[in-house]
Parts: sequence; structure tokens; C-alpha cells
Amino acid sequence: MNQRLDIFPLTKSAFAPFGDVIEADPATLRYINNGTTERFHALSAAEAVGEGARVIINLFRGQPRAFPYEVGMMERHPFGSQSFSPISGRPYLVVVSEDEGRPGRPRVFLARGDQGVNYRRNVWHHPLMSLGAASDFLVVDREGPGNNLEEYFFETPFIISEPIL
Ligand SMILES: NC(=O)N[C@@H](O)C(=O)O
Ligand code: NI
Repeated sequence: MNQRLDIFPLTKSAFAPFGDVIEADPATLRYINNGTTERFHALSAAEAVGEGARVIINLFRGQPRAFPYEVGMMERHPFGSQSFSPISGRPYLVVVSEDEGRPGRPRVFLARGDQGVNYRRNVWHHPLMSLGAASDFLVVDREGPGNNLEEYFFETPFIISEPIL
């Protein structure tokens, strides 16, 4: 099998099996604050399940990945969603897999610096992949009891070549 992964643009429809894209979607636009603010309403929703669980807001500062990059593992969070919204304005990579009892072949999306993603609960994804320079992200996910991190390690890593920005 060809282990090299192609990179696709991040779009709402392509990402739909994995979660939501957080971007200024005109279909969600509401004018608020006496017309001085545009509200792009309910682009996604945070989920945190389990007694005593809560949704938390974090800042992640991701160091840039080097290429060619080996995707040797995927992870998922069984008890909650996880969203990443870029603050530094730089593009980044989003790597997700369908669940086949284990992660299927990863799919790689290039996200613009004005696009965030919300991984639905229990969706396989690779940890944050910043590009070019250390990049900050607002991250909304779940804190609470139980192990909210499941990891899977591939026998043969997949390869991502340097993205063309
Ligand atoms: N470990 C952690 O909080 N981050 C990962 O879940 C990630 O997806 O980057
Ligand atoms: Ni994660």
C-alpha cells in the first residue's frame, strides 16, 4: 500500500464525517450589537460526557512539524469533543481517520489560518500539527474523570510531504 498521504483543502463537506469546520460561514451570519458585530452562530458544539465532566478552554502553543512527517499514531477522546481555532493566523494540518475498529487510512487536510476544526467525540485524529513557526490555538475540550485519551500506533507509518502553502 502507498503510505504517502495526499493533502486536501479543508472544507465543511469533506470534514463532515469527522466534525465541524469553524469559519465565517455566511449561512450562519446574524448581525448583533446594534449591527456592529457579525455573529456566525452555532458553528459547532462542545461535548463533555460523564459525571463531573466539564468543558474547558485552553491555549495550545504548537511547535512546527518537520517534513517529510511520519504519521505513526492517531488518538481519540472517548468522553468529549476537541476543537482547535488558530490564533496566530497560520495554516496548519488536520489529520483524521474513519473508525474501522482501529483508525483507517488517515486523511490530511490543509486548514487556512482562519479555519478552526471541532473533532466530534471519539473521532480519530493526529495531535496538533502546526506549520512554519510556533502557533497558538484556542482549544475547547473536556476535563473530567476517566481516561479521555485512546491512542493507536500503526505498524507502518504513513508519510506526509511538505505542504505547499
Ligand atoms: N493531548 C492533548 O491535549 N492534545 C491532543 O489531544 C491533540 O489533539 O493535540
Ligand atoms: Ni486530541
